[in-house]
Amino acid sequence: MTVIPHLLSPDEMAHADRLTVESGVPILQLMETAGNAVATAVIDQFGWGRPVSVLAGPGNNGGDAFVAARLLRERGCDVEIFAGTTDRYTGAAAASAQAWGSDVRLLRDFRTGPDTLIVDGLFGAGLSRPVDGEFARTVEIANASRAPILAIDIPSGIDGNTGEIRGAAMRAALTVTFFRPKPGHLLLPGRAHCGEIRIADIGISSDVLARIEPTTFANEPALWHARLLAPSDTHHKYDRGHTVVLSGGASHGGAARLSAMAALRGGAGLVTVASPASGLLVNATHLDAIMLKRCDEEGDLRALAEDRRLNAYVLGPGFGVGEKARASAGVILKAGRALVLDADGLTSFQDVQRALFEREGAGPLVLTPHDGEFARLFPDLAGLPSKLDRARLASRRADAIVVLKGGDTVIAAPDGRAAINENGSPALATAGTGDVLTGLIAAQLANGVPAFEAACAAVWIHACAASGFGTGLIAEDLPRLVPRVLATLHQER
Ligand SMILES: NC(=O)C1=CN([C@@H]2O[C@H](COP(=O)(O)OP(=O)(O)OC[C@H]3O[C@@H](n4cnc5c(N)ncnc54)[C@H](O)[C@@H]3O)[C@@H](O)[C@H]2O)[C@H](O)CC1
Ligand SMILES: [K+]
Repeated sequence: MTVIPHLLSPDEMAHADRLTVESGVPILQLMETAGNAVATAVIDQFGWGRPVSVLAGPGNNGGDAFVAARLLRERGCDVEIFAGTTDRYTGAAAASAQAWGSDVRLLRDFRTGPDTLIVDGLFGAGLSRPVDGEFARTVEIANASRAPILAIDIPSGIDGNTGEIRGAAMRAALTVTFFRPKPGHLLLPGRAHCGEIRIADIGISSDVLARIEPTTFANEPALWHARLLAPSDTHHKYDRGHTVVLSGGASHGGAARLSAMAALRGGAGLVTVASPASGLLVNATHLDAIMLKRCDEEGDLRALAEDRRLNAYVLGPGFGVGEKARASAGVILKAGRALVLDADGLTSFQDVQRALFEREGAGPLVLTPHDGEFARLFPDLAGLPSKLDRARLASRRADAIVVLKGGDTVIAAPDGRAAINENGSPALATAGTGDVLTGLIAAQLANGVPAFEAACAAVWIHACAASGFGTGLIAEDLPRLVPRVLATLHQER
């Protein structure tokens, strides 16, 4: 059975917690199971040999820390626990603190060295303001010690909703979280502070998800795999759809060619580059399996857009900024065709966003901005602290799928769904990889995959193709790495 890769906001996690308690599981049992998962991870990962310093904050994350400390001591570890000067535990955390039953040292006395293992139970889902004072000092000492840090639930100081650092944040080697990951585990910089992430089952039934109805997901194949067009013996190329990429002039066709090649390798049955007369010769020299069509006037494009055999269009890479791009996008959208708008195509609407957002025609639209392009199109949203909010609000406003790119690309749909990509590769930080992504999205659209799933699949495939590479991988290399990724995906069906 496919497990949907849900992510839960801290509020949704608290809801899951409440529903579980209402169903008869005591909160103390949840805390005991959480603390046990932490103690088990300490021993699995780091063995018995190291002294363990457990840091307990004022809430239930601290409660988990007390349970873990007690269970580690019972299993023969050398454990000390440190807590704040003013901490007054309540509820399950008070019971767990009491069950520890030994000395509690003060955080202000916390010192450590690289041979210790630090268990970070300062703050979890309840972080409500920036970490400061003695807590910030504790974080700084822990990070500077070079001792490995195991974070309970999330590294203290990372916001579970946004992945932001609030004040100061632990840099963990391992994070043990409960039931489902949170957006802050996948969004940067949070992701970089988590180290390896383990998800522990603490006895919350997945049945609660039907009540919570989460709309945020990790961008994993389970989210879209079933929607992909599977290879079939009976398919001919027309069943796989036809992608059209609009090219710039003679010296600006490279980006469109990268996109076109990615569309073909990404599984479109046919791909055409629509080129102005000035670009025909250069494009013809570089293209073989990809067809070429002259497209100078708006009338040429209208004829293309009205041809129902052509399924998905790419406009933007190397196209040039201005009226021609706006008019071309208008023609494609008015004809109800699927469009991926990128680069110059996005920038062309920077002073006339409404012309794009309040468009005629109901064809699917996918916008693929990086942060700079996003700020030009959505200046009032660009400063919002949450990348999920930025992408979601923009998607709703534009009534389009928004792919907000970066090391933690977020894909958002107007119906509120959003996916955070988690297989991003630093190898993609090089010129032209965005053009390749537009082609991969258009290939999925041409295959008939719904726009949100098409964008999610393409983002994942793009990153997977680059995995294992570092600097030196260039955009031209990427399309030929895609078929292997597709083969693996289809084998897993
Ligand atoms: N959700 C579950 O099923 C379970 C979660 N567990 C663990 O509980 C924490 C969440 O607990 P909560 O008490 O809500 O939050 P915290 O422990 O993170 O801390 C809240 C506490 O801290 C104060 N506070 C917040 N920010 C600051 C700050 N910057 N400086 C000082 N003080 C701050 C706030 O006022 C509260 O008093 C979850 O992460 C899990 O680890 C359960 O153990 C099991 C079930
Ligand atoms: K923590």
